[in-house]
Amino acid sequence: MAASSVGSRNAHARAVLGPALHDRLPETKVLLVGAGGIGCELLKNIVLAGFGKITLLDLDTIDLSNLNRQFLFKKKDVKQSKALVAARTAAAFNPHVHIYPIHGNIKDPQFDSTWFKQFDIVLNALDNLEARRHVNKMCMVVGVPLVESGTAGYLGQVQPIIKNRTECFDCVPKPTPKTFPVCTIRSTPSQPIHCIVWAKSYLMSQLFGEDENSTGELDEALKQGEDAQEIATLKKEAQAFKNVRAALRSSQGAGAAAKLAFQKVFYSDILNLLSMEDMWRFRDKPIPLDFDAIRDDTFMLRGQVSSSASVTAKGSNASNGSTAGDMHPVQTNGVGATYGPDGKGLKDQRALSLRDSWEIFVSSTERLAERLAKGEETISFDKDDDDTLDFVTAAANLRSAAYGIVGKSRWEVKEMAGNIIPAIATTNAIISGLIVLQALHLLRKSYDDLRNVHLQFKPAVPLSTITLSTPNPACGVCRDAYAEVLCDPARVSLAEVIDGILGQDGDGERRDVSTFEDKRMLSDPDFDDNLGRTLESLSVTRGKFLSIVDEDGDLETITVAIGALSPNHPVDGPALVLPSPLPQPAKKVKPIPPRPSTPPPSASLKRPAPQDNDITSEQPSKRARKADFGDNLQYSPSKKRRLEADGLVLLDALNEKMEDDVIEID
Ligand SMILES: Nc1ncnc2c1ncn2[C@@H]1O[C@H](COP(=O)(O)OP(=O)(O)OP(=O)(O)O)[C@@H](O)[C@H]1O
Ligand SMILES: [Zn+2]
Repeated sequence: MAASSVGSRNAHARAVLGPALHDRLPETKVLLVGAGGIGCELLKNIVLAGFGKITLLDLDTIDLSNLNRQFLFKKKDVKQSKALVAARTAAAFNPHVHIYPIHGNIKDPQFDSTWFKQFDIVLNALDNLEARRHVNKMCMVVGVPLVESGTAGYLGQVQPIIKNRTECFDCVPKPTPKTFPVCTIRSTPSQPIHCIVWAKSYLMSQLFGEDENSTGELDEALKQGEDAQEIATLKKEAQAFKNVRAALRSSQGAGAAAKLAFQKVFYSDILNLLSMEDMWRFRDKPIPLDFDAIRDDTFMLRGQVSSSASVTAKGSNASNGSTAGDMHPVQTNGVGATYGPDGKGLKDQRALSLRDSWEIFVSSTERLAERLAKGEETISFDKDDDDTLDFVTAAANLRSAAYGIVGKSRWEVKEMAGNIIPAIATTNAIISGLIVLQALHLLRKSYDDLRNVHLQFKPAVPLSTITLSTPNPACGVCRDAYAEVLCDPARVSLAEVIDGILGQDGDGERRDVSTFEDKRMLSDPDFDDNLGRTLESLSVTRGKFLSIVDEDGDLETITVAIGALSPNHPVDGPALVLPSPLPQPAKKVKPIPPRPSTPPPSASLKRPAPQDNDITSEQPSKRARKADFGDNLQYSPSKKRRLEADGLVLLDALNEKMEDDVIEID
């Protein structure tokens, strides 16, 4: 009886796939990375298709906003692990499959190359470049086929990837993010987005992010001969922020801290800027905002009192017919601001007056301070976190008001700060179906049938297929020679790994190489301080990659995946197990401009998350290194990195030369 019900359940799939492939599916081991919009659809598809051994991994928990399209989740599941709930729901669709859910980050050390090797195929259903790149690289190390995918609104894309046969995910460079010069963000904003970025990436982290000992960095810079007066100004600024941070974390009440923060950034800082006369010769001067006067509704901003001074674009409240001037004061309820007298309607889309923004600023700062008091150490922007969204909306609008820039509604700020393109369930469903088709071609090894498939916004031709291209000979990822090293990082030095992989004994002449972990340079022919250090002390541990770059540029890079020694490895055995044979890097091909056979993925991949903007696909050059650790005094190195992680390329001054591929927004 069981057998016949299995038979009838699978009859269609068997007829479509053919018995040979169909019979293999129950034993096929699939890794599905991501249980979000695409992941949920895809899990349902592969469970129903009869893939028998599915490992489902996701780092996140379910958010209320996921429920409209991630249909394996219900309201009662909110805050639970996506992987666990999705697996539990989908398991019921087909009793013959085994789903192994993992609540974790695919970049965690235990998911090293040895772990990846167990799979027959990997399916990505991710939303950020960093994780996609990591999985792509792991698949290059172990030679497991990958189906990459993404959606953005009505657009979608599926890309099958086989090492040495097709383009890898990194063969085509991803578009550069929109960038803003630092000074635009810092002192001369001219568009709402500049103020939103300032509030989200700068102010939020100054007040609620990690405490950076920037005075230490400044002292160091002074020692290195930097301009003493500039350092003194920056120190004063750092100290002012320190005072606000301390007030936010003190028991004196967050109201006082909100005022202190307001006065620093919307009053004192603007006054300071105004004192630099030259800055305003060709631009409109900003207006310092007065905390008490706005509260008392006596503040005049460009001829209007604060309760009528609209900071939000007129058209943006067209739906409710009100104007900024007749807005009711904002009520805050401790969860998020409600707008209007009855909280009805599209509250997030209503126009905000200067006074409204003032109130939201105070109330959200108080709510965030309360969270710090309850033990949260740092708080960063999350579009689904009402407190942070309120704070960024209010702070951005206050700054816009000071600079005479039109403000934005909470909804618009959410879209702009969260880089959100609405997710469309149907797009995810179509793409998930196409992923399965490409996965089946891969499993059948019918490589000639593989296609890059694009879902496009053309009603007459919604799908376009592109024959796969061979790897880009200049790709900085899939053209590397890959090797796996199993070791105990606490007992193995960097030099031992380099010499071992290059097949050199420690006494002989070493081929001139530089080594990197990600973008961190660990050694080069003129810098050997780290060679004697253990991998562990250099944080080159399980799951990470060590790149050995030929200094003369003649040979391809060797990328070494660091794995753990097997549990059966004898305790007194060697601490380093090298691959056999050793990797033989090919001669390097002169870089040619990448062919645009595959449209740049992030144009069609799901909402570019902040870290989606890390586009470097070459080995980090010395120039890049200098940029990383350079003497950038406008921003401390750590702050600079954080802003860069948010997709912003920071320039110290307008006249600093931009890379050719940087788009300047101004
Ligand atoms: N490094 C990673 N390891 C494991 N899972 C990841 C990693 N990076 C992203 N993910 C997961 O990939 C999934 C992508 O799904 P999706 O694009 O639908 O995002 P979402 O967060 O569910 O929705 P939205 O971004 O619209 O709120 C998410 O569930 C996310 O947790
Ligand atoms: Zn490649």
